[in-house]
Amino acid sequence: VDLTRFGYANILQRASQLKDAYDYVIVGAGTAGLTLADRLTADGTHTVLVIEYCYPISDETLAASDGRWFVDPGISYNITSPPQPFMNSRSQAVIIGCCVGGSSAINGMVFLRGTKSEYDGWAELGGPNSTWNWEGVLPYFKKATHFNPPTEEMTQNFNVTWNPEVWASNGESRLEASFPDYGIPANDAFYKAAANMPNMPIPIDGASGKSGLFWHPTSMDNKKYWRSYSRTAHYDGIVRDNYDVITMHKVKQVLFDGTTATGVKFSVRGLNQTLTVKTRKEVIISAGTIHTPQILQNSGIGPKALLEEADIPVVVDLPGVGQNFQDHYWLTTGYNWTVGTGPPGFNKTQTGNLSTIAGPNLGALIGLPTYSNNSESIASRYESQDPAAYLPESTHPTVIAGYAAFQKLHAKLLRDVNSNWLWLPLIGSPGGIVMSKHILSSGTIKINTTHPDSEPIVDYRALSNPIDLDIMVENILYMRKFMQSSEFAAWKPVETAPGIEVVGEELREWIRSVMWSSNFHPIGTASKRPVELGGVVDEELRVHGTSGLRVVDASVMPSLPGATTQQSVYMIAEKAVDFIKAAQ
Ligand SMILES: Cc1cc2nc3c(=O)[nH]c(=O)nc-3n(C[C@H](O)[C@H](O)[C@H](O)COP(=O)(O)OP(=O)(O)OC[C@H]3O[C@@H](n4cnc5c(N)ncnc54)[C@H](O)[C@@H]3O)c2cc1C
Repeated sequence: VDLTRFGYANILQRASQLKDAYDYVIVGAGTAGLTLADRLTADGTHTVLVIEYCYPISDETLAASDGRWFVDPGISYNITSPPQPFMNSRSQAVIIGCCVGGSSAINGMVFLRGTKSEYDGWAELGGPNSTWNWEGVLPYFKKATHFNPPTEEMTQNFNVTWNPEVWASNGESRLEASFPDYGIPANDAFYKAAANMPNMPIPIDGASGKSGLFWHPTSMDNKKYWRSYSRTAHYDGIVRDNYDVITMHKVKQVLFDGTTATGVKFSVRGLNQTLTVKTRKEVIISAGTIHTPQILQNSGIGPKALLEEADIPVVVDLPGVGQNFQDHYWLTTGYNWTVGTGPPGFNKTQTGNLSTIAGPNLGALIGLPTYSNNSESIASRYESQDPAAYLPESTHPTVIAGYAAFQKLHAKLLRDVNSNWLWLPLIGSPGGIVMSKHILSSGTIKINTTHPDSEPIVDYRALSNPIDLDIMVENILYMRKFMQSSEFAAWKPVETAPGIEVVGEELREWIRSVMWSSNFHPIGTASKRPVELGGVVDEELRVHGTSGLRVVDASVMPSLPGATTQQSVYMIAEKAVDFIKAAQ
């Protein structure tokens, strides 16, 4: 393993090494945090400090993992949700990255965007002047990534197509998005089977905001076949006097003069002494969907009743902080071939190396009307719900109003063929994962009011809206239809989990007993919406009711993109940079 890949830029470990004040103090050296820090220090005019709770990945971990699969168990947090009543009281492990690079350091590297309808939905929830529609986010998706097209062999043998207009291949970013140079030959049959499903759209490139069956890149450096993530793209090899990162320190709260952020209070990880650092311009919280609401609540920004219960003086009563929590639901269906070993593979010699495959690069991401005859009945049942019916009892009226707007949007998306409700990743083996890409149940993240400094209470409230269960049923029924494709007939696939005879209430019970409420894509707890819709940040990601304070990470997404989330986080950070610079 080539260890010179990491540049060992200046990581500080003692508060005494810090300057008294920085122009920007960023909380969290994760996906968004490092992207911001790099961009804000590039022209040398402003100073940035990033404070990170965790540590940089070590040489040993790197060497043991071939530069891609970081296996050190210490690099994720250890949080578990409360038992989920609609998942047969099972708890969910809350897996998020704990290292320099945050979740981008441990993710599956799948590199997807949502559709045009979905980002247009973000704008709709934001109000008439919102710039977060597809046209307003596309330039930042492009800016965030350096795209490497597939090899000629891949394009010829596997129908890999792409649209150069929605990617940038110039030098603006070191975040690499690439295809492997080797395909899984058996995927040829899976591609054909999916392409032959009724109504299946096949866009040239899903990254142009389209649903359907398509190939997509992974966040991988295709020269070294190493993970490309916020650390390699926005930290390694950068040595600038104005860019400091301090690791192993925990931010406890934002400091205010009235409602203006003036700095942060932090401490050495595991110790209780108080350290402070001042900001001249802004504090930017990029601690991720789980910890951003915790830091806001501990700083006196959140639902008044919760803060009072924890004896925290209220700076701004902001009921939406920690509400609107969403993640993707998924489960695995089991299938066996009963004749032979399955599709024999592509009829040409492959020259690539199997180890160059970083993750699934092929899948169907499709709208409910594409895969179910029940989309209209599901949409009309959903839109006729009382918006408060499935929210927690004492939900604030503004948060209910926000859910009503979300409900209206999602009733529309349920009827839209260009909104991804199902993801079927295709990896050359039968059955496998089905994932719901939009979730209608609304979870919460709250500080533990007796121990506000310990991990927050992460409650998915999974399946609390019964429509989510109806949709998962449709997902499984579609997998069954897919596996009946004539492409697979010769190998006689048989469903082993749950088993083809499991239908109706028995199937719903199976879902409750096996489903996971997190695919590690948490979003929404500091949602970008107007304050009267339970929003936490405004259109430029400034925390409502404050000045000098922004949130920039996955928590600002008002609703899930029908995609994995990392690419949207990079886009959000790139777009935020322009807002921050405009305010300078
Ligand atoms: C296991 C896993 C697999 C995934 N797979 C994929 C995938 O294949 N494709 C995809 O697109 N997405 C995937 N994701 C999701 C994607 O990686 C995340 O959506 C994205 O990285 C989140 O970025 P963020 O900036 O919001 O938070 P993070 O990147 O998690 O950054 C938050 C940072 O803040 C730090 N922090 C938190 N609290 C404090 C505090 N009090 N003081 C100081 N620092 C603090 C954390 O340690 C962390 O470094 C996956 C995620 C995980 C965990």
